Amino acid sequence: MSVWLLPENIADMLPREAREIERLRETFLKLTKSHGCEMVKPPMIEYVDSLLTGTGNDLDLRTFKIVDQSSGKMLGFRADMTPQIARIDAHILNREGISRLSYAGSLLHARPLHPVASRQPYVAGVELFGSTSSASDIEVLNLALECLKAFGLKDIHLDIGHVFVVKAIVERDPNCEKVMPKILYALKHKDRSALEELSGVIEDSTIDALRKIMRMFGGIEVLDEIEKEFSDYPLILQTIEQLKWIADRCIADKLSFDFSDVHGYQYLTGITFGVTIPQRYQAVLRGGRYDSIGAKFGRNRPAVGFTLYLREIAQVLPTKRPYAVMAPWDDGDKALNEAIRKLREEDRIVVQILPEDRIESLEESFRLDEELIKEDGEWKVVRRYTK
Ligand SMILES: N[C@@H](Cc1c[nH]c[nH+]1)C(=O)O
Repeated sequence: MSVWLLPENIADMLPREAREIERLRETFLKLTKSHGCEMVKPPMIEYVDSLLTGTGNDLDLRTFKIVDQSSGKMLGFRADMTPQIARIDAHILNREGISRLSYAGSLLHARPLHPVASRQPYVAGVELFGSTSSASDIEVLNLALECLKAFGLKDIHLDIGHVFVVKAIVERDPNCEKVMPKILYALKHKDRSALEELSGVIEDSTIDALRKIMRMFGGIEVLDEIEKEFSDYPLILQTIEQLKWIADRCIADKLSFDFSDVHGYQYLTGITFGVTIPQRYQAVLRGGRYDSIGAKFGRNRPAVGFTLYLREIAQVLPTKRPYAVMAPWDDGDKALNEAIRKLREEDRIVVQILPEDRIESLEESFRLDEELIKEDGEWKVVRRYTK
């Protein structure tokens, strides 16, 4: 085996990708800071027990685990930052009232999210703790969408779900509890036969109601249809009303609803949302409400948040080479060096050309439209190419 080979689904971030990721990260940090979010940086590695507190099997299977040589305890690499941020809110900050925390960094996945996904996703997100209100849901949801818009994504299609719709149905049938993973599998894959196989285990009326939920997805009109169909389920009516309120205020270009798929990890307990770009397997945005992790950490803190998958976003944005000014190299020319310093101070990129530089290679990375030349004894930036 060649020594420079990397493991499957692990790749370097080369200049184009690294540049795009940094641009997205900067845009994200600036925008979320302006909304009052404070950044935190949890560690890459933690005890598995705390890393997986309140989460489900899905995250467990995705977590790389190793034994800590100094304590003998099991450590895990973070496969998701949301539970870490919940731990920080619950135990380290210990604040009253609301906290808005932002984060950005790499994750490690033992199994990729889909066959061609990187096992080292780069994510950025926000988690808001301390409010159960729909106002906090819409604040977080619209901030996520604003980030996508600021990145340059167009025609953003948001998918909304809510855990309470299925919950209201299965709560009426005590037999559901023991086959919940099967029910969730059937719903997630819209697999009618997997649902029908549960006949005899759960009530036929439950199967019928779940089958309806599986079929009822689409635009905003779905909310009215569900309201009519499930008029004797107070929890569903209340949830739909709340979602209509959110839909009225949501800044997505297109909205759709699907209550059979809970987009994301199993800790979600309320509204769920996601944005998937057509032809991409994986969501570029996932989020929702998760009110129970805090309680499992010993402090009952309601929470809602979102995670952006920056590598997937960078892949769909057009590549833009940055502009750069070409300049000669002359150690002794004070005026030249001063002119270069000034340009760099103005955030311009200036590349001083060394004898070994190849302009064709440089042009793969930069748009070298301008150069610094001496005219009438003064260093000036002029266009390199005349149209
Ligand atoms: N961290 C979750 C999304 C999320 C953030 N907050 C709540 N949910 C994910 O990556 O799927």
